[in-house]
Amino acid sequence: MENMMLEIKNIKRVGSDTLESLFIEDGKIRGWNLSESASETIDGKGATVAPALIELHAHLREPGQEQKEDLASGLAAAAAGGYGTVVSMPNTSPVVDDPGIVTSLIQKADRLGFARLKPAAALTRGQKGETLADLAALKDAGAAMFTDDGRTNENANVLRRGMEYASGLGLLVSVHAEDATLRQDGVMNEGVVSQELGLPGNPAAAEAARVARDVEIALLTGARLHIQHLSTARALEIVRQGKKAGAPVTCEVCPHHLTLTDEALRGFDAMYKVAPPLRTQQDAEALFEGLLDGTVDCLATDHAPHTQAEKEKDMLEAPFGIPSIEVAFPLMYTRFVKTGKISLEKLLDLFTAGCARVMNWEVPSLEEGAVADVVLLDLENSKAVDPKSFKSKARFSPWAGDELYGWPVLTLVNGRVAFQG
Ligand SMILES: NC(=O)N[C@@H](CC(=O)O)C(=O)O
Ligand SMILES: [Zn+2]
Ligand SMILES: [Zn+2]
Repeated sequence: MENMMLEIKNIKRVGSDTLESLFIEDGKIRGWNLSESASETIDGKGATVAPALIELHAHLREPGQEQKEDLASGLAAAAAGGYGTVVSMPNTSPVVDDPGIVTSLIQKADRLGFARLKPAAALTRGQKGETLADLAALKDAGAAMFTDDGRTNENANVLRRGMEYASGLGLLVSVHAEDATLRQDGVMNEGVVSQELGLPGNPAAAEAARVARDVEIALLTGARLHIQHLSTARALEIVRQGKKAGAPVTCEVCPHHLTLTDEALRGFDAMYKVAPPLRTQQDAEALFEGLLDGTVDCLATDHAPHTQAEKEKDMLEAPFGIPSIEVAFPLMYTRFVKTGKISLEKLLDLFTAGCARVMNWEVPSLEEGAVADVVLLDLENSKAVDPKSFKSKARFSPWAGDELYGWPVLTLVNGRVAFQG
């Protein structure tokens, strides 16, 4: 039989300057610096190697909103962003509340050969927040988690029962934690800037109040709860206290909430309109502290593509969402590792092992026998963000033109090339 050994040569492990060779066979890591001969060799040209990134929160829009994104464009974009695994959100059209949709998404993604897809399914039928979906059947079809993201869970008892049911199945519930009755029709953070601009504000308290309620439900039930796209200092503090009290909660933070503030809205550009909204500098700094002290478990992008025409509408009309899956790692690396605020090891943990721990998945590694989900990162050369070159259909970006380091140059999924830059 033909020897299908892949060698990736001239690569560096994190924290080392030595050029080494990684050998991959049958989708698994075979070992380092072996004397065996490979059937295929890729020259890593001094790039740094890490386990492929894991995305717990992306909107891929299939089925039904393929004008914004589809599996092919979204998973190709993810692979270009260095991701080997993506959890897709179920707020599609129809909503992913039916096992048949989960199955067909997974089958389609497998055929594409980009990042691996782990679909999230809706917690409630039609994401209406009233009746639980058939969580057991959804899990059997391959659902990775349950969430009504895109909507908020207004009925606390429905959330409680859903968390209990999901916990019995060994899966977590993930929540978009904002109190809809406090959020009202706010299109940006409520504060000095919203007042100056005369735009309806969404107060930090909408998030903090909902996070407090949901942490209590986690304490009550002992069921795993994951809080999505945390954006405020107050909500983060509530999670910190909840964890101390033993609540089985985890949380994610998004690159846009760490690198942008409500000041960005001064140009009335709805590209910056996102839910939860961009907050204050103080909030962004508190979230960053949360990354350092472990209150924040992982980074997730909440990649939320819309058409350019939709995002060019005015602040009141445009849909919420910022696409970022292709720039998340370079953005975080350049802003926070290059400036010495966080170590590369810690940042990578937040993009990989931290996500796996949230999901109770095997922690990714580059040791013999591990699944060969691998990314090569160019930490030496910078490149400007060029949305026209995005694989995502959302070819615009708040970071367009920014010179960033840390671009992925190769992503392997199950030992196969999913992206090569
Ligand atoms: N985050 C957003 O602003 N938008 C998301 C929905 C969501 O994540 O709640 C979307 O689906 O576009
Ligand atoms: Zn959300
Ligand atoms: Zn989302």
